[in-house]
Amino acid sequence: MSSKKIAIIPGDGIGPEVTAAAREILTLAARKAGLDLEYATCLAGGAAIDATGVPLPDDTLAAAKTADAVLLGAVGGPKWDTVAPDIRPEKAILGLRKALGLYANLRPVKVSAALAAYSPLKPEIVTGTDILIVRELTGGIYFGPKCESETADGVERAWDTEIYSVPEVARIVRMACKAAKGRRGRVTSVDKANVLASSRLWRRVASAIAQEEGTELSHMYVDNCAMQLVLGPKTFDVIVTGNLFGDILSDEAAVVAGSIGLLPSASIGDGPGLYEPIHGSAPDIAGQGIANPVGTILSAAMLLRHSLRAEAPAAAVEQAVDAVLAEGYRTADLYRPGLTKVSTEEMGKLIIKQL
Ligand SMILES: NC(=O)C1=CN([C@@H]2O[C@H](COP(=O)(O)OP(=O)(O)OC[C@H]3O[C@@H](n4cnc5c(N)ncnc54)[C@H](O)[C@@H]3O)[C@@H](O)[C@H]2O)C=CC1
Ligand SMILES: CC(C)CC(=O)C(=O)O
Ligand SMILES: [Mg+2]
Repeated sequence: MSSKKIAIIPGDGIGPEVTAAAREILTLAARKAGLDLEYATCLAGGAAIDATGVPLPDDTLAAAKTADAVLLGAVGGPKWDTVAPDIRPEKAILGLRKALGLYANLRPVKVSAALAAYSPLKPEIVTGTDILIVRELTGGIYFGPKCESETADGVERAWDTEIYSVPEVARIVRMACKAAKGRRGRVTSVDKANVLASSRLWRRVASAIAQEEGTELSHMYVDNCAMQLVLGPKTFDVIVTGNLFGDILSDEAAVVAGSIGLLPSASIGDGPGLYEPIHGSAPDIAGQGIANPVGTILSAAMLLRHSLRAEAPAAAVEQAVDAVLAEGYRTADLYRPGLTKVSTEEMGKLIIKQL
């Protein structure tokens, strides 16, 4: 059996609950593929601030850099909302993304037949939705120069800056085009080129790269995209967009699928990949054992596929999730009378049994 190193970062809020469920499934699925996983459990976010004073301790970063892959829950919460901006828990995520060169965030949104009725949209609108959101992850306004507070013309103000360079746009659009080739072949590039200079550069570079790749590309303004995702989610194949727009549109698309608790993500780039659900630490439900672990479990499946090159176990995990949902088991976020309500832990065990 060959051995792989996984850095596991539970984080805050529901993070420890959902990563515990996913870890068991990851271990079992990997073993079936002849892989023995060696875990290093690391602190990040609010838990790290409490223990060490900083959100991303050096030993966490070192463990992530030397791992074959990283599995993360979520960070943040009201307890740390008043800490200095440069040590906020969310800095841990941004720091990991930057330090590991994770410039691409893949967020698949699929609506399984079993869950079409759970979308707030009509089943006929959502059934068959299969979107891959490719979000740029290490540039844009999250990483541009910023000012927390200054005085200008006698009033206090703050500012952030959106910057995109040609190579940053080229590599993410190229990745989206390559991903589209294994799918329905269509890429929608989302921007705000009617207002933003950075978006006009984005649009120009996206067109050139799509032409080089021979990929069908269309452009859409982000405000229209927000509307079209609700009106006709089935019309999208691959969406490629910047950091801020991708963050917002993927939470919107998550609701199309029924619950934000269902959706996984893979952050990939130059080094080890990082896998995390798209949701946050959900402080409102933390510690109650009711969080939906499926987004993290499907993130573990993406880890198997992208970082460990173990396609069969990745697909087995996805099928096990579908089967358990089809049998009517639901965590509280998706529960309706007539179905079987289960806890986070029970959902994990059911998926293990199915595997
Ligand atoms: N990657 C990360 O670590 C992220 C961290 N955050 C942080 O998380 C904290 C809370 O942020 P919010 O804006 O409230 O977003 P959130 O995603 O944590 O929660 C939004 C809503 O969705 C629900 N929800 C989220 N995940 C769920 C799950 N697995 N099962 C069932 N329900 C779920 C929550 O209960 C809440 O009602 C903040 O400190 C924020 O900065 C937010 C997004 C990403
Ligand atoms: C830094 C994170 C809190 C941003 C976010 O919401 C996300 O990546 O989904
Ligand atoms: Mg987000």
